[in-house]
Amino acid sequence: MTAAARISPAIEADRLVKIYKGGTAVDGVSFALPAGSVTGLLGGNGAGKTTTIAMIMGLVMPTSGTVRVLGAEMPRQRYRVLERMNFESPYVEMPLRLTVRQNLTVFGKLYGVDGIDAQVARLAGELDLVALLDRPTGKLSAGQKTRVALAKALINSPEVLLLDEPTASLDPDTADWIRERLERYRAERGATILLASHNMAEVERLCDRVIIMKRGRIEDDGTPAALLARYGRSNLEEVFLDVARGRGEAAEADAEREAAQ
Ligand SMILES: Nc1ncnc2c1ncn2[C@@H]1O[C@H](COP(=O)(O)OP(=O)(O)OP(=O)(O)O)[C@@H](O)[C@H]1O
Repeated sequence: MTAAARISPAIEADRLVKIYKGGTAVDGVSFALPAGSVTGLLGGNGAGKTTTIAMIMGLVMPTSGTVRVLGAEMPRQRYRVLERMNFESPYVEMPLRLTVRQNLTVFGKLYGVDGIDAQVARLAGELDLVALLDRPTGKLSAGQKTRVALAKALINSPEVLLLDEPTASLDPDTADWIRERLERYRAERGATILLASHNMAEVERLCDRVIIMKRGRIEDDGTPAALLARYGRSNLEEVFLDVARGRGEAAEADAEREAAQ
């Protein structure tokens, strides 16, 4: 690997815009995520998180701006990097009639995984899916489907992992265990993770950096500690409410005043 490749960001969005017929979903978003970092993407319903992730994956074409993953411009150059990235979203259904094993095997083939059977068996063991492997995916509970979706996301041991609400519909115990699994994956693989979540405790636990979106724009961006300090809050839930209710500008003005003193 060249020095340039090592220092270039794993994910880079530059003035990314997506306009749908109904309006602007993403309105000029820029960020650069270093390799090995874990970033939380926060924002209220409709803020543009899923659309941003879909553009990073190359599933949605930006109206303007660019997004690069591991140096490849998405979606134009996606075939250069698709085998090195993966994603999980509760909104993407797998073929429901296929068994869990069949689904994971199909995705393993799509992502060019070697030794698929062994990889499926390993992930099933780690994600408590052994008893579900030969059941049709459509007959699983929401929480079980979420675990299968995570196994799908990890099938190719991706360097870049995009997660859209990875613990949605999980009970607190299972959600906690999935977070532990993600922490271990990050440590073992050195993966770059971007995680959209409405669970602030999850974001505080997993993320080095938090990007808060509002109406398609980045409203704030910083480490969890820096955000807590900026808003004078003790947890991210309160920061989120401040931003959602428009107290972000006041905090910004305070920070600017403090910096000027
Ligand atoms: N395929 C689409 N066609 C038209 N509009 C869309 C489409 N997908 C999303 N939108 C709109 O774009 C905006 C941003 O949606 P998006 O799903 O990115 O938000 P989000 O932050 O992920 O929200 P949530 O927290 O509810 O999942 C919303 O106003 C939504 O209605």
